[in-house]
Amino acid sequence: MVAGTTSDAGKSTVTAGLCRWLARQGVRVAPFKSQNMSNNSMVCADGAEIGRAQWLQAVAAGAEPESAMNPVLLKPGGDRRSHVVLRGKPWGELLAGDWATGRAALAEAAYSALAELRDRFDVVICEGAGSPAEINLRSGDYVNMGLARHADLPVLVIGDIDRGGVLAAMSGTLALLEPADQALVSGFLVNKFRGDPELLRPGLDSLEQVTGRPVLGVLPWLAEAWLDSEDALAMAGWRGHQPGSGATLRVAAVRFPRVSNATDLDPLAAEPGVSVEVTADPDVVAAADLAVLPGTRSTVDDLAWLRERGIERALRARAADGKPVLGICGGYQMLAETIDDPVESGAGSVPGLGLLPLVVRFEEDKSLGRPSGAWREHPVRGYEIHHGVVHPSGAARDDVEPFLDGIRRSAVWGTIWHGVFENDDFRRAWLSEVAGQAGVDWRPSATPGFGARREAMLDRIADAIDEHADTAALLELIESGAPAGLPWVRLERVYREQRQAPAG
Ligand SMILES: NC(=O)CC[C@H](N)C(=O)O
Repeated sequence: MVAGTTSDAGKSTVTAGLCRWLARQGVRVAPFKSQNMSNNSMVCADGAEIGRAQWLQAVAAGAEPESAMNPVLLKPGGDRRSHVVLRGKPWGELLAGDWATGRAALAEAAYSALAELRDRFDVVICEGAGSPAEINLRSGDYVNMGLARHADLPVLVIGDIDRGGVLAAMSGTLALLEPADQALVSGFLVNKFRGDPELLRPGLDSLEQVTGRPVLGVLPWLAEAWLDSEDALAMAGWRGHQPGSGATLRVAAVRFPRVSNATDLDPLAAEPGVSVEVTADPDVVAAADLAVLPGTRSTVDDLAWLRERGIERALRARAADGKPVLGICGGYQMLAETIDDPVESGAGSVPGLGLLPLVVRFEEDKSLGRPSGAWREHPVRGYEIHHGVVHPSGAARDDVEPFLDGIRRSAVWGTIWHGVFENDDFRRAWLSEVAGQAGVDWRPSATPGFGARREAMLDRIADAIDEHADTAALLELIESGAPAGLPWVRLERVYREQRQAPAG
């Protein structure tokens, strides 16, 4: 199990790297995360919905992504409310306070999914969530030490040295755990290091002395290593945009509070000559060459937010001036004339932006699929994840053109499909078209495609593990589990209080 001192320590990346590193040695390996909280999800071949990070880790492992790899997915729709996906299918809604009753069934599902994977694969790399030292949640935990204890997993604790405090975070994480949990914590891995290794060494020596555990590697800062993140709009990894062969195409993507499938933007940000700014500023939306409304977990609520921010006016002005606007899934729904939503927001019928001749009706049943088609002569594969179904609002009209199961009218484009910009030929052709609509002399350059770049990135992470981690020790942990006799770092009072805490 890969646990971390904090969120964003690099657990997902290291898990993907370990999967790739093992797969390259011919090991049949699968990723696993009991429970992921994210609105970035993906549809597997069997129709199951899982977190995007686990999907990418499966790609790293060369394994077919499946629901067992991420049996519980929580999709936050508000601060205290999450839509729960269990084994790839909608299970219900949970409020923060429902956890105590909801968890037992979810934990059971997670445990049996891991058992299934262990039957079918040589190795399963489990990713924890947040920090294993969230001891207020320990009694109901089935993602971190609760899972490790249940399945007797050796645990590696990863820390992000770029943020500082990594030695304290590592020793403190260990010390807060109760003895039987500590017994599984087998070593540390420093991540995102970009300093002088000689200066770090004495710190690592002290950490090893204090904790009685080895530091199994210091992985370098990898500028281009990013993963389809659990965090919305963390496409920073693709930024630092390269110049293209013509002018720069400036894209403004609206930062919805409940943005979903924000990974749709990654291939745009990676395209040479395209700069993507994620923004809530109407002036930026107005000035961009292309404005994108991405997906959202809460179409009606985020539409209200967009109106409050004054972004509606900017979008209307763009449409009137023939400047390109693209809506994707939830963002596409917003472009309709009316949205009838008794399901997601319960708001009933609300007016949409009215920029496309459509009406949206939310259905109880969730549409999950992996559609494919073409735009002009370019093949496109995508995926869809939505409750809202889009219909034409009146008789057939001749000012609209089909566009990837959606439509285009003049410079306003909308599709219900996610992931379409990963199709290299389509992306370049479509961007050329909207650059023309925006009057920008952007031209595609011949660079490796998005998929090729992603593969290269996964290999680079695996290379870093090969080069900078004690791979013999990692293999030994995988083979034999946590070594016996790991010392207990005592903080006695804490354990007592932790055990008395109410179930979380
Ligand atoms: N992925 C999305 O953007 C979903 C849109 C909307 N929340 C729906 O469920 O229909």
